[in-house]
Amino acid sequence: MKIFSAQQIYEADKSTIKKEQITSEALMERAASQLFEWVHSRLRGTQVNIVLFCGIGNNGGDGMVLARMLHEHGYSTKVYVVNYSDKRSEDFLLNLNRLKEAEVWPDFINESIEMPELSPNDIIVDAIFGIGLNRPPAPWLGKLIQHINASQAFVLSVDIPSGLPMDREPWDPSHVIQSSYVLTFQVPKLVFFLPKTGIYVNQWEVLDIGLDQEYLSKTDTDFELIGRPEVLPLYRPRLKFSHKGTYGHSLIVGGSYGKIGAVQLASNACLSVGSGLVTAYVPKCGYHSLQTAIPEVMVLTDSDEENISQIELPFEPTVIGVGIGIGLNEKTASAFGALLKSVAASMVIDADGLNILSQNPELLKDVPELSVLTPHPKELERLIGKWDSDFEKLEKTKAFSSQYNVAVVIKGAHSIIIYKDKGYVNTTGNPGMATAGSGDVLTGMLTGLIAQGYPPLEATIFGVYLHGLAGDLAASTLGYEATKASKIIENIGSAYSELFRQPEQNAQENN
Ligand SMILES: NC(=O)C1=CN([C@@H]2O[C@H](COP(=O)(O)OP(=O)(O)OC[C@H]3O[C@@H](n4cnc5c(N)ncnc54)[C@H](O)[C@@H]3O)[C@@H](O)[C@H]2O)[C@@H](O)CC1
Ligand SMILES: [K+]
Repeated sequence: MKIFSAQQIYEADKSTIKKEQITSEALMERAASQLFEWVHSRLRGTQVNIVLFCGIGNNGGDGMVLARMLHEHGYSTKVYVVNYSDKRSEDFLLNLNRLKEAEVWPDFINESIEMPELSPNDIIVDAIFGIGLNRPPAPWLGKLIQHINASQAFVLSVDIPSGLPMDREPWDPSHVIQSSYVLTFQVPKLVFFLPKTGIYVNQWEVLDIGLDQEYLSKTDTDFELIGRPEVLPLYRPRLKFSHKGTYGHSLIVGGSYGKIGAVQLASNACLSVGSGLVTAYVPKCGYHSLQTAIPEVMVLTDSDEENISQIELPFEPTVIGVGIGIGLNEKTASAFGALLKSVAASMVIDADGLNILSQNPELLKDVPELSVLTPHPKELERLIGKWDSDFEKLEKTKAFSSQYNVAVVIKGAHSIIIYKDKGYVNTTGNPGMATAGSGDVLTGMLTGLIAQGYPPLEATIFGVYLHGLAGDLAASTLGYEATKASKIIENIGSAYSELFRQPEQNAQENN
């Protein structure tokens, strides 16, 4: 699913209005009826207090229409107009009048008014600001937002949590609505998925308000949300008349004394995702444990007992996964540098492989094109330098990716894959996967997918999604705390099956 910018959403609105020859207030009515249907189908007339805070722009206009519809269906509503400007939008004004005609009299809140009383049992509708927020909310608005956040009530945000800008981090982190649920119009918003801005969104759902499909499908976006519909077409079925050679020979290079387990996890994941053959290259000390733990994996050893010191390969691997548990020993760094020079195949580079690159940036030019780098935030910072915001981080990673023609997986709650100018935001995974070795599993999976002939970028999108899905399946029986890396591997097979499971009817995609 494409992730559009605010500008593009306004364009889509305009194009819909023009093509369908409808008025903007008819589009607002359509959007708000979707909101109403959502609320009504859940509450079914239950008598709870619904408190609506509406701004004076079109987000507030949506709130006004919703208030009218709720009132007409017998719900108990209290409407506040948050009067932060006298530049009221036309559609807001129109719907304010319609609300009054329906004999609902809103209270106006401004700087000099006391904060309204709220109860934890209320349902609060947050329609103060939408995607039009373009400067810091005034201090009194900030206070109102803090007051709403402190109420412990369920907060339903219209389109986006009020106070959250679309293209930057908030000016003051406490001046943003903490939403229980966001009903967002037509398309998901990038800020729902970034670490510093996604924290305001507990759950979200897209409401289809029928914006111009032609515009939406023709327009390129900088980001895409990766769910099952995006991943399924990437799947490469196994052929009946195939053999292990069809699915590639992966090489996993890594490990040092005390860190052989990382190679074990990566090799096992690589096999479990479907690589035809897997060879692990480790220091001598890893030989017995690896041979014992995974009989399917072949093992080559370095001449050094504890560290990798010189990589000599008696075969040509299809792809190399390198860096896990490798350490920062000088001999290892030069062996890694020599490996980069001698191999043309794509690589998946992780952990200390990445740290060696940041310590020796001259090696970056030798990284084979279309390789995949999988840094966690600290490793990324060492590669691209510090960033001021999540947005700058994305821009810097895009520049890095273009410069070296590599895909970069920014690992996190929503891992984002950057390739050149485009970002792919993953939707699977859970906090249980924040555990030792989970990155080693990802490295093995990506390596194993490339081995099978998935082009590296597709392997990365597919693999990051499948890794998260395997983690979700593991957590569904074990819970977050007991989910560990080896359990993610055990669920790779079920994750493949899950991909092909028929979705339940009307299933909604939530975060
Ligand atoms: N036709 C459309 O454009 C549709 C728009 N819809 C709603 O319209 C929203 C966008 O509406 P608007 O563009 O009116 O913007 P908002 O309702 O988000 O904000 C209202 C206005 O406040 C001003 N403003 C921004 N930051 C401010 C600040 N810190 N303090 C004071 N004033 C500030 C801006 O001039 C902005 O236009 C969407 O989020 C969505 O809820 C929906 O009704 C669907 C259709
Ligand atoms: K809002």
